[in-house]
Amino acid sequence: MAENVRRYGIGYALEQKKEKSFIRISLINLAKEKGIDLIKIDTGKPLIEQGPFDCVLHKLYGDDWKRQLAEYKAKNPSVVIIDSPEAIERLHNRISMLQVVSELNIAQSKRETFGIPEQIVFYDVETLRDHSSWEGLKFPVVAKPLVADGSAKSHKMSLVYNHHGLSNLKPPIVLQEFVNHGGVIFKVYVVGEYVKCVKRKSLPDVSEDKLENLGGLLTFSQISNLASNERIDDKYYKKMHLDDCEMPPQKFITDIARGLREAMKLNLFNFDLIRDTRFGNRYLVIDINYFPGYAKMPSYETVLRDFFWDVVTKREVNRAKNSDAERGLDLTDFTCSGEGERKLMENTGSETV
Ligand SMILES: O=P(O)(O)O[C@@H]1[C@@H](OP(=O)(O)O)[C@H](OP(=O)(O)O)[C@H](O)[C@H](OP(=O)(O)O)[C@H]1OP(=O)(O)O
Ligand SMILES: Nc1ncnc2c1ncn2[C@@H]1O[C@H](COP(=O)(O)OP(=O)(O)O)[C@@H](O)[C@H]1O
Ligand SMILES: [Mg+2]
Ligand SMILES: [Mg+2]
Repeated sequence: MAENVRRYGIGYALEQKKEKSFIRISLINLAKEKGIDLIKIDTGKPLIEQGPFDCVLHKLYGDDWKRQLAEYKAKNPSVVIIDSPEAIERLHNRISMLQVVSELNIAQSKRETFGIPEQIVFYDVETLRDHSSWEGLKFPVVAKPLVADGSAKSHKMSLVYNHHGLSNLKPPIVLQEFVNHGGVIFKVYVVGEYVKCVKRKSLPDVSEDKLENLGGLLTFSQISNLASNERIDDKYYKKMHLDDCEMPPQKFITDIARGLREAMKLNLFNFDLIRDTRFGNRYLVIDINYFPGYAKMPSYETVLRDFFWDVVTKREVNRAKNSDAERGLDLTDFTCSGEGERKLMENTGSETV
């Protein structure tokens, strides 16, 4: 009987802009067909008074929101919070964000290798002005605000050609070696187990001989989101031919994505990857974003619908396991498959679904 079919509720708490781009009617309807209701959380009211939810999906920050999630989890221990604020916070700092890449324990193949660009963080103007502190730095560099909190300011970057450009920068700032990469970045979207790599345009290469004649710096913001006919600067920008650019091998990408997912305990993120033109098979992770613009990913609705299904049904299995365990039954034959085993984390319970 239709009325007896179990329905699942996923509460979402997103900024208005995010809600508009992500919670599309096509996604709502596809989830609904599968028995999953996407329910808007009223952030004007206490979370604890809302629901019940099988899962809470969120991209909101601040101590009050963190406290509300913890309170909700304490009262509803079986709810799945996607993802834990503590795990997300690592991505709000451009140093801790990339540290995780260096710590990945993946057997690197002989063909393709990966890492991060050289970078130095400056916390104050005095150190930035002190020539000895950036002596080893090779220009050009990309100056990135240390904080990556989603504000417009946190996306404001500068391509700095020489030391004259440094005087305009405001710490705390990360100076990262600019690596020529053929003007194309690879954006790797991760949704739980699912991994999808797409190509986007990026900054054009900078040649050594031109470096001398260029001004101090060039500022830009969210270059990969510019429409293909937009130009950051007519003088430097050439139209990129994304179709001509070869994709990195899928297995290589998937291995990095899975490694990052495990290490960060996050389910929803993407990372920006560039291919160093000096080597051709050397890749660098330059940015990791929590809950990115999935609506730009092909077939995002089905991918997300399937992910939601995995989350809520594995939660069902887990709940059954827990209540059977409470009754003292033997559960050895009733387990989720490998990846499906959820590892409960401390506090608000970040889970690898
Ligand atoms: O808005 P969109 O769809 O361009 O998505 C942004 C992402 O674009 P991408 O999917 O990587 O092309 C964007 O990625 P980039 O940092 O531009 O690489 C961020 O994830 C951004 O979130 P935040 O401002 O850092 O909190 C994302 O913004 P929010 O949608 O979370 O506001
Ligand atoms: N080390 C780098 N070398 C070359 N290009 C870079 C480097 N870092 C960033 N970029 C370019 O600048 C863009 C924005 O930098 P990113 O770190 O991704 O910031 P955001 O969080 O605003 O997306 C990238 O998409 C890429 O085009
Ligand atoms: Mg980026
Ligand atoms: Mg980013």
